Amino acid sequence: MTRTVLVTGGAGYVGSHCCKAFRDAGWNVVVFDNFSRGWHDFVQFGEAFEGDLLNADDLDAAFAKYKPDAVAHFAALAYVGESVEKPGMYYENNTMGTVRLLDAMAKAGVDKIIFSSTCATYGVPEKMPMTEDLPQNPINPYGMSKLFVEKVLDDYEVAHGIRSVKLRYFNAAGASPDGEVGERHEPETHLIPLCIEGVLNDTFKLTVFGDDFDTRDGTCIRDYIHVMDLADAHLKALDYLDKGGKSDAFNLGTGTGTTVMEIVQAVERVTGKPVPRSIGPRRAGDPPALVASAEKAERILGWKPTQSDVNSVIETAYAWHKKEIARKAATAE
Ligand SMILES: NC(=O)c1ccc[n+]([C@@H]2O[C@H](COP(=O)([O-])OP(=O)(O)OC[C@H]3O[C@@H](n4cnc5c(N)ncnc54)[C@H](O)[C@@H]3O)[C@@H](O)[C@H]2O)c1
Ligand SMILES: O=c1ccn([C@@H]2O[C@H](COP(=O)(O)OP(=O)(O)O[C@H]3O[C@H](CO)[C@H](O)[C@H](O)[C@H]3O)[C@@H](O)[C@H]2O)c(=O)[nH]1
Repeated sequence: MTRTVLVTGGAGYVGSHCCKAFRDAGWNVVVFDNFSRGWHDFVQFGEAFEGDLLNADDLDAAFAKYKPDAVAHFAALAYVGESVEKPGMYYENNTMGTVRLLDAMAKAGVDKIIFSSTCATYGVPEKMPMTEDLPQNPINPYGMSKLFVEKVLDDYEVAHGIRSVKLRYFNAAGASPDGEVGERHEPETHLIPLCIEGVLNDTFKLTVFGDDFDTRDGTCIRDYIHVMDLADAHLKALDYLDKGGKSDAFNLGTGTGTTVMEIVQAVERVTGKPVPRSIGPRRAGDPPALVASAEKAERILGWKPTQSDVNSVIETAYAWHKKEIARKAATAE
């Protein structure tokens, strides 16, 4: 019997790639999205239900209509800087929105959820690579809004028997290799698409946020994980919950850190073109280094990244961004 997964935020970047993986694995996919930051053309792998997490009637209607077996919950606002300026918007949308979602799940008797958490819940980590048992002390409202959800999920398990897998992504990057979906954020703030913008757009220059960190070349270290590897982890997490696995949290990263300058150089190598840049001040709230230990996800979920070498990430992202330029030119005509 075909089973249904309700994917909140499935019209966004990570959610759309996961919908593709769910569909390919035989799930019936329903995207629940308010399209505030999502894209109609990203809904290719299942039906769309336009609704808002903050609207209980929308949620009840979606659960009544599709009777999902599980929920994959990506819908959120995800700009760290914006969260500092508008914390209320983040706690309302991300935390209260998830409370509404969980209430609707409890009402509908749906008892499995995969949640998009983030390495931002750790704040500045005490040690590297980062294991799941490190203290979680977020340094911005975005990270805190997600940490609250992790706690709320545990309370809903006690009260309503909803089991959850919290997936703490490190830096999602890359695009579907067949070019069906890719990274589209407006505005774009992430490093790899901005390096590619520098390659493709004569008028754009990247600002490197600080070169005086205590790292091998002075720029920040991050753990870039291919979005298709993230999608695979979601499939494995669904399977894990389906088989009765207990609620748990997993870091999703590669275990390898890459500096900002190493990314810039890799983009230049892959594209054969220079990335115009200047060195600017540090960005507020940027920890010097964030690198996952991916050991637990491998041990318990059987997940191992296979597409996350920096070249594969950049090649797929570059192919997608070239296609995006053609799309934008066509819509501007
Ligand atoms: N991109 C990353 O590197 C990264 C890293 C860690 C965690 N995450 C988390 O992964 C998830 C997806 O991130 P993304 O980069 O794909 O973001 P995105 O902005 O591309 O997608 C988010 C989607 O959620 C939808 N949405 C937001 N609020 C909603 C609401 N109230 N009701 C219904 N739909 C709503 C938006 O319209 C959008 O389609 C987020 O929860 C984010 O916090 C992302
Ligand atoms: O124009 C830019 C953009 C980024 N960077 C640097 O590049 C690295 C990566 O920055 P991104 O903005 O691409 O990613 P973040 O590490 O800030 O953010 C990611 O991790 C966060 C948790 O820390 C959130 O989860 C967020 O959603 C996710 O994209 C950082 O050192 C940043 O300072 C620059 O130098 N210049």
